[in-house]
Amino acid sequence: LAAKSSKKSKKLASAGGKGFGASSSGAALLHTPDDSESTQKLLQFLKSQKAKGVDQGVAEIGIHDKTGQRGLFATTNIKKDQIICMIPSDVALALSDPAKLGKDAPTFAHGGANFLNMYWNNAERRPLWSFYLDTLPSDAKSPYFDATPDFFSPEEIELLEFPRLLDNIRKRQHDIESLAAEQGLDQDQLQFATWLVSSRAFNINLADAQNTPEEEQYDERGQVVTKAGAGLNSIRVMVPFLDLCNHDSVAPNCRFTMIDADKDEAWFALEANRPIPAGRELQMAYRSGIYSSVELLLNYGFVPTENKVDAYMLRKGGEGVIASADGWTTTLEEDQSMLDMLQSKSDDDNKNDALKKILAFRSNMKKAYQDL
Ligand SMILES: C[S@@+](CC[C@H](N)C(=O)[O-])C[C@H]1O[C@@H](n2cnc3c(N)ncnc32)[C@H](O)[C@@H]1O
Repeated sequence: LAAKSSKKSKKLASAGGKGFGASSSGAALLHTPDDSESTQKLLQFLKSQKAKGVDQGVAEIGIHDKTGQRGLFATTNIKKDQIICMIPSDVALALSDPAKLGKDAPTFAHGGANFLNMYWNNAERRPLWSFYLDTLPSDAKSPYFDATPDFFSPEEIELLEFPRLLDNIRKRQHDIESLAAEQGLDQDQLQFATWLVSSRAFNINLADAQNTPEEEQYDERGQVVTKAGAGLNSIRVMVPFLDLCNHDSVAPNCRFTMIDADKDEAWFALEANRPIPAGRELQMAYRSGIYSSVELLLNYGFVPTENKVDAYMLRKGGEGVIASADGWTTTLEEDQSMLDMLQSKSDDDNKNDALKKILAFRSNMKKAYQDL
């Protein structure tokens, strides 16, 4: 992972910084520390590998009391630009051979196949990586699995209506089906691995010295794309601990970065965007915040409550975009009242999860026309 992308060298600021101030909004969120055996093993291993900031000194793994979502939480006041935690690059899983760069992992399905072949189904390597693999959702029953729409039924997919999203869902389903056949992999297992990779791998650009690790390519419409030839200089990696950081589309309080990327001892790190008070959840913007609700639902399986990129995407227009709110079969009010109804029902077996996501997506898009 000897990326050339950063020459930064920063010291880990000491715990207990006094610098947090008025720029942090809202009350600190409550969480319960994650004391599961797999998490404790992960922390022990990371500490033995000299990871910094991963114990209760600065940030800890916890379960959000309201959402039940696992995430990272500040355990002390953190200053603006402080390096919150650092993970040595050699405890990260490369999803392709770094020597070949991105050539053998052009799609998320390829990333998923590599994950299965190189780690999950690899009898030699799996025990070596169990400190991390055991913390991952292992199937669709895991509490931390969040279905992307390729897991929805064909009828549910139709309800999403937005052609650009529908095309991408079908493309992913096709990629998974053909790759499973080509490599003799179990299709359901590959679909799950593809979800794991798309929802938690970081894209590291190895070629361009100026790029941040999360840099992506846009097309002329502002749409995130993998251009022909793009991706050849980047690889996907899964970074233990850092991949537990959740997303915030509006005001992320931290960002993903690399330290000493050109040295033998390179690090993946989280860096504070602003002062963060103790107790607050650490949230970054996935893909540097350039993902619309289309890409967040497609790749991560959730719809953010608010996302300014949606209006940007709709303004740019282009292929696969519904041009106005009139182009949909229902109104914003209809979607919202249905969503309110579903949310007010108790739903212990999550059977309405897909429908809630569909309605949240449709509502986000329609709200975004109002900002054009
Ligand atoms: C990189 S992982 C983050 C860690 C994850 N919470 C876990 O415990 O495995 C990304 C996943 O976290 C969840 N997630 C992250 N940010 C979210 C948000 N703002 N709203 C809802 N779910 C979110 C989604 O399930 C997403 O697929």
